[in-house]
Amino acid sequence: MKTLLLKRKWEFIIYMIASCFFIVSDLLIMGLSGYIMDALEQGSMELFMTRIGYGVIIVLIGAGLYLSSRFLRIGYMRKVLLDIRAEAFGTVLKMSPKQFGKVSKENYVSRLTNDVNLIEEKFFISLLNLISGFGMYIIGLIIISCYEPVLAGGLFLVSMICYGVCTLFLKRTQKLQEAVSEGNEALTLNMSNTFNGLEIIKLGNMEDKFLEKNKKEISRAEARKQAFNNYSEIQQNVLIFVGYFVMAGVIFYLGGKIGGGLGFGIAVFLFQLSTQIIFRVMDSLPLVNVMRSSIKIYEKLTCLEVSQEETKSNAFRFDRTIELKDVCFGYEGRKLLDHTNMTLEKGKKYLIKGASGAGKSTLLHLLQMLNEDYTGSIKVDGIDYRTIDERSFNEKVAVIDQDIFLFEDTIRNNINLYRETDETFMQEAIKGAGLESLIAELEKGLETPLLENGKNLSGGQRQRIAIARAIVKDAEILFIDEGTASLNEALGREIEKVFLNLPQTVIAISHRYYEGISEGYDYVLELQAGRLNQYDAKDYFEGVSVC
Ligand SMILES: Nc1ncnc2c1ncn2[C@@H]1O[C@H](COP(=O)(O)OP(=O)(O)OP(=O)(O)O)[C@@H](O)[C@H]1O
Repeated sequence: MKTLLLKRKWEFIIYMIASCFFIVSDLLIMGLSGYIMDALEQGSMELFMTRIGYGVIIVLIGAGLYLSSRFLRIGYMRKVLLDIRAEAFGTVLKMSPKQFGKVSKENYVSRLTNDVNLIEEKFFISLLNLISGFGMYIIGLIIISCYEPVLAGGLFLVSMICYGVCTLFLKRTQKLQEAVSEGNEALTLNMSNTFNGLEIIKLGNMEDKFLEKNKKEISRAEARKQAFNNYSEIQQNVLIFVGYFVMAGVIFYLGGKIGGGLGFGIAVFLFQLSTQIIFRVMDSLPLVNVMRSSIKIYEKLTCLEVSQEETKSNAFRFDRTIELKDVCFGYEGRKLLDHTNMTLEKGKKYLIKGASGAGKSTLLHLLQMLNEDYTGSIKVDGIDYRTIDERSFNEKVAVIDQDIFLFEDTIRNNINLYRETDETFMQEAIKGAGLESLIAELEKGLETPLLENGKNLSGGQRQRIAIARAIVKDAEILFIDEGTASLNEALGREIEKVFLNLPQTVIAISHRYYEGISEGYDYVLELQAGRLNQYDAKDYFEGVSVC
């Protein structure tokens, strides 16, 4: 956080100076009231009126200082908040799919919106008040010590004791602030789920039920905010209570001094200054805790769990085999892979089959390096999967599933994913994916823009774009999870043929059987009650022997 604030050093200095404008205007006003009291003590109406005139000018200067302070501060705040958003966004983008998948997308959205707003609201407002409060404290103490060093010493001592008391509140403040952030995440998740399922909710006339559910979530999030605010208020009130006692002590002390010859105007000035110091300190100290808890939120935003990839030094190379040895994996006590052994050869086509829930996608995820919680080993050309750098793996594999994501951009950018691609290679990919006729029909060809998530394409065309992506990427392995499930029989057959004609290793899951085409796979891997059996595809579809 410190680095981030100091990244714009000069603007930060201006922010600090602008935050101190309040001190100048407060000091001017306090000096003025002492000055007016002095005129009253002297009993001159003319002097009194002249000083009231100065007062008007000082009030106008104060207003000018306030406006210019706001103006100077706001630019800096906006830029730092933009930096925080960019840093948080970058942190999420740099995550591996495995790390990213640990929480839902809505959690990230909430962090990037609610948490940044929380930092704006809590951190910057607190920082502003702290700078002006601390500035006033220092200047006030110096001025008081020039007139009354004992009073200045006493005020310093009290503020140190209050600081000590305040640190006792820190841990709980941080916890409550984190709870607010988590509450916001839960709320965003809940709302997003509701909106995603709106069609179903309407079809089932369940609006009231969901409204009630959301209301509960909203009140839970609000209760967390309330708890945080109440706790901050309690801290402040405890300290303000102490402040009243100190104030009484100051009156007592200064009263005694007036009897000993201290001027009435000066006494009023010192009293006002002491009051300012005491209450600024009492107001500012709880803000230290609020700021420190905001820093924790900032860390949560920008240090989203350091990945272990740093220790994974092996680059992915697949020249011969991927070998599963004694692999066991399951969820909640249910074994989906039970001491599984299997060897996948480069260039071969594998079709994973099994009943719904048997663990087909789970197996594919293990092979995609999306999960490492299995026991046993998976090795590619003898190198353990767990030691392979994920980026190098992602470079060499492509994934096609039922829902293809397409960017709101041209077909070209959706195929080459914003990388420079040799035109001949691009044309080969288009041909390989069976996209030639579509591109030829379109007036702008490859430069045709797609609507949001490719709304202006059919299911088959979307699937073909995903295949072209895999070819352009020159991926060595193609993972396909129900790649034709959303297509009609005829289209499914065509796409399946394209998969089988690719030179890459293909590992696919499909419930469908395309007569005369599915036999083109080399092997069928059938998952059944944690056991994985390998069949020759031709034999399997004839219902014959185990390999
Ligand atoms: N992240 C998860 N946490 C807990 N259980 C999970 C998780 N992912 C999958 N499962 C469970 O593991 C089992 C296997 O799921 P998987 O998606 O691998 O099956 P599948 O064979 O691909 O099924 P389908 O053919 O219906 O897609 C299911 O019972 C599922 O509920």
